[in-house]
Amino acid sequence: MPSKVTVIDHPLIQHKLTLMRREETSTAKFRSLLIEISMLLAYEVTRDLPLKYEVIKTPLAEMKAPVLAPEKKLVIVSIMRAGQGILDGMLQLMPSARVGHIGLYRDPHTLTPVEYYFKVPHDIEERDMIVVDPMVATGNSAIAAVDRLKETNPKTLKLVCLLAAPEGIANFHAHHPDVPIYTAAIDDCLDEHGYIIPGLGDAGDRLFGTK
Ligand SMILES: O=P(O)(O)OC[C@H]1O[C@H](OP(=O)(O)OP(=O)(O)O)[C@H](O)[C@@H]1O
Ligand SMILES: O=c1cc[nH]c(=O)[nH]1
Repeated sequence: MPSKVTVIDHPLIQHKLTLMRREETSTAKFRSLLIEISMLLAYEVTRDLPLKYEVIKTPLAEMKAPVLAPEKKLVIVSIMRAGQGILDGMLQLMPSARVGHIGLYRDPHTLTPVEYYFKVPHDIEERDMIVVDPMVATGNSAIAAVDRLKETNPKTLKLVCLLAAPEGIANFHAHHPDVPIYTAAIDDCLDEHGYIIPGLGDAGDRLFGTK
């Protein structure tokens, strides 16, 4: 299956992303911008959800009206910690979505992910899955998350991030060529510590004010 990367270059997303990148942006502002961008990302990533038609009554007439077709709600899986920011935004748009969590942190020396938590809803086989993490740097965290999540056999699987490095995209698609990536931007490269350049710094620290 061909690997696919979609850069969602909507002007509102690009403007808000620039505000997030600025080093002087406060934790509160960073948080609210991530929620706003995530709603816009959710709009794009769900564009191909199938619809079916139901007969409803408006105050004036009967009509066949479109509703989402899948029987089971889709599931959004947050790669903690920083995925929580995207999750919060997406849930504002899709309040009935089911939610899974995978806890991963990057060992700062080896840059390999360490799993500390895993919980997803039942019936994953019948659900579309969107995995969210603002940053795909080396791609190792996203690969590890999708490795684990594929064990649950979701109906479909998409990865949504804010920023991706070219190295991370290549690494991810070498492992998971069937999983499309949606991102707001593809940056230049990684630095020697595995940070995205120019990037926005450490997404988790900026989101939670831990530095
Ligand atoms: O593509 P990679 O090289 O794996 O890096 C990306 C990961 O790094 C960040 O998380 P981090 O490990 O800093 O944990 P945190 O979200 O708890 O801060 C980010 O949110 C990704 O999960
Ligand atoms: O630039 C980066 C790379 C990994 N994780 C982050 O939060 N930022």
